[in-house]
Amino acid sequence: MTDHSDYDSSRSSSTVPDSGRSYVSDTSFSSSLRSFGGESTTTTAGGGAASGAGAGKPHKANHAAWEAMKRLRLETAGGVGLDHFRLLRRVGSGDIGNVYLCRLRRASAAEVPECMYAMKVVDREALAFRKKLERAETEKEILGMLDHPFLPTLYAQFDVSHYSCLVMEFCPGGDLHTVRQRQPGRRFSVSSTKFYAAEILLALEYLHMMGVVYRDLKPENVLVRDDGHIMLSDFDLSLKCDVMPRLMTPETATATTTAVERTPFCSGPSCAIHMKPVLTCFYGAANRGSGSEKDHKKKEKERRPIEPELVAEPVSARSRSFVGTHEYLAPEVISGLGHGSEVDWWTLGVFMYELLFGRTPFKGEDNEKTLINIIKQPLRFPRLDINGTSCRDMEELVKARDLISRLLVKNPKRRIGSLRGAVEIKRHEFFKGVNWALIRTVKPPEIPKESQRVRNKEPVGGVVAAQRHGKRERGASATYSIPQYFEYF
Ligand SMILES: Nc1ncnc2c1ncn2[C@@H]1O[C@H](COP(=O)(O)OP(=O)(O)OP(=O)(O)O)[C@@H](O)[C@H]1O
Repeated sequence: MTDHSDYDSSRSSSTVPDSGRSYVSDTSFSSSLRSFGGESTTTTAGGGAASGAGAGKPHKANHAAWEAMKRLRLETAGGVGLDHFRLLRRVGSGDIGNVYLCRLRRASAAEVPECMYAMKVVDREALAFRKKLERAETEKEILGMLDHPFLPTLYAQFDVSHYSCLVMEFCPGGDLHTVRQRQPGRRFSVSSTKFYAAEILLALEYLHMMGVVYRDLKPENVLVRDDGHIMLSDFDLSLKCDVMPRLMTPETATATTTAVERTPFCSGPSCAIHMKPVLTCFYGAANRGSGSEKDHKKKEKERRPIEPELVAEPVSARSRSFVGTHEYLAPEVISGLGHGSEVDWWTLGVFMYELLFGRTPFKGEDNEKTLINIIKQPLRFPRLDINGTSCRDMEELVKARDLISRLLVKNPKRRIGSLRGAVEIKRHEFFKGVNWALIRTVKPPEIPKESQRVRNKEPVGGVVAAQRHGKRERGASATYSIPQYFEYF
């Protein structure tokens, strides 16, 4: 297991979230294009994506965009490069790169449908200077592994001078943060929240099975595809680790958990094993009021499987990096004493809360107060507005609140999902009736309008304001140094 973010988050130096977001500017990339005459200096086939056959990405086998890329690879003997694409406009920018809407040039793919792609361009030189190159490498590695309906497909990757280009699916619907601003009261209905949370849950489940702890869930990172289904994006803060699938039976449930906690999986500064006694102490204090030990044992018993279940969670993953977005940070991330895949279940709770109530649960006047609230403040919900709410909606809201409170348990070991991963969460009453296998056939709450889909007249350099500002309002996700005042945990 390597936690690349440890690389640039030494306790003494701080990485300012918003600094350098314009390192890769439109101008610099466009002028490089000119200086290279639109040609890539090096072209590399894109890892798993460039393996040629649709078999490499079965979920995309019948998609026109995949088909077009497959034909192009055949035509060019795998050498897909920048000169095969026409950049149309910039659709967003983040801490490590700019993302452009692009399409294949007709000349190189005469018989293929006109498909749109998103190209993320990362300036490796600038990132190396900012000690963030490993973040980009992690993202590239993870993208190459993915094949899931709610995660990005990497169609190609190549380098142009000191720029790395990743070609993925284009999501024309913007991000969920922007979509939420358009909803009445700036909040989603319970049924829309259920839809988005269910798709995210499946994406996180898959990532965990692949040994990836996502760590940066927030509406800004959830993009809406042209069919209204979602795509979880942005993997540069993710933690890559090994995963040990195991069969959990009613008898082994407790024993297995203990064994995994003690697995001597990693060593060095990121390892949490030595921290166990301190953790117990910290969580003991943080969870005061959340039920007695007897209640906890009862709940744990209820959570044990009735039949044997396959659990493939990266439970042995441990990192001490302070990464993420303030309002979404889990208590164990703030404490800096070690975190694993349970952080994704915490962020799912914050995500659902924000979608339903229009704000995050622990937001303070500033970042410092937010962090203190996350550690100390008990979870509170806004008062239920019974006027104009149907009985059924009310019932659903109560179930949603129950799930959120189980996700937002400050002690990660007592959090829902900590024992058996996504399976536990899928079984919660809130998701009762969700057909997990056929969720892709469910009609999404909102489908991007035609006008949103392709606005390719705008030249490169035109920025879609709403999409760009989404991340900036709250500050970018980042790795930080741990503030002094949290050392006492
Ligand atoms: N596939 C896509 N389709 C459409 N827009 C996209 C796509 N991927 C990214 N974007 C847009 O580009 C923006 C920046 O992308 P991304 O989050 O991957 O960059 P980043 O540099 O890794 O960001 P961060 O600062 O969070 O690390 C996103 O907020 C989104 O608006």
